[in-house]
Amino acid sequence: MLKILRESLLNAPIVHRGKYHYFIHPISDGVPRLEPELLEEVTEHILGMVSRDFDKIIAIEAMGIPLATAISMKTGVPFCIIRKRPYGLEGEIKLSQETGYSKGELYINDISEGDRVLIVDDVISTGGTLVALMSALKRVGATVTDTIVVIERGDGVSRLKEMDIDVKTLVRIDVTEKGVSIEDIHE
Ligand SMILES: O=P(O)(O)OC[C@H]1O[C@H](OP(=O)(O)OP(=O)(O)O)[C@H](O)[C@@H]1O
Ligand code: HPA
Repeated sequence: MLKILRESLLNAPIVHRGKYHYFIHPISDGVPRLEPELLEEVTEHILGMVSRDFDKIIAIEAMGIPLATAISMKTGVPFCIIRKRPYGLEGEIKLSQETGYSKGELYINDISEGDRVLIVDDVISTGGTLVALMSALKRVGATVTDTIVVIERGDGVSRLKEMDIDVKTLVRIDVTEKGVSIEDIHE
């Protein structure tokens, strides 16, 4: 199970972003190229882990997009992208994103009260991105049916758990300057 994901993570190069050891992987960066077999393995696995009770998929720009596209095509459910630039539409919500290596703004459009949303993203690390998104969705009145993230590193999942938010992940890794090691992988 998740054989291609496992192998590809073990081969991921590491670069420094300040003090942060950043792994580079097809799912999280589109570099090296994302092979359809890996995308298929990951999205099929995701669909086995989530409830099918959602009417919108939410992807965070940029690397939530290929995952959301594949899930959308398999389920027939539309997806919205949380963008890094504003459109100035009525009702647009701005939130501040902070990761282990960057700070910026994210903009939510077309999510309304009563929506049942599946959140999908490539990586959770500090959890900063999802903490900001979750509180915005709560304000809107949307219901999150599941939050699924492919790759987990750092303490973001426990940080969200302390806030009573459950995040499912396919694989937990540790990253050092020597490379990626697998701590846990979903069967
Ligand atoms: O748990 P956190 O510390 O918040 O980090 C996770 C976020 O970092 C990455 O996004 P990034 O802003 O690098 O965007 P990208 O998808 O364009 O690479 C990733 O896609 C998550 O959204
Ligand atoms: O180390 C990383 N690599 C790729 N994407 C990421 N998003 C948060 N951390 C990382």
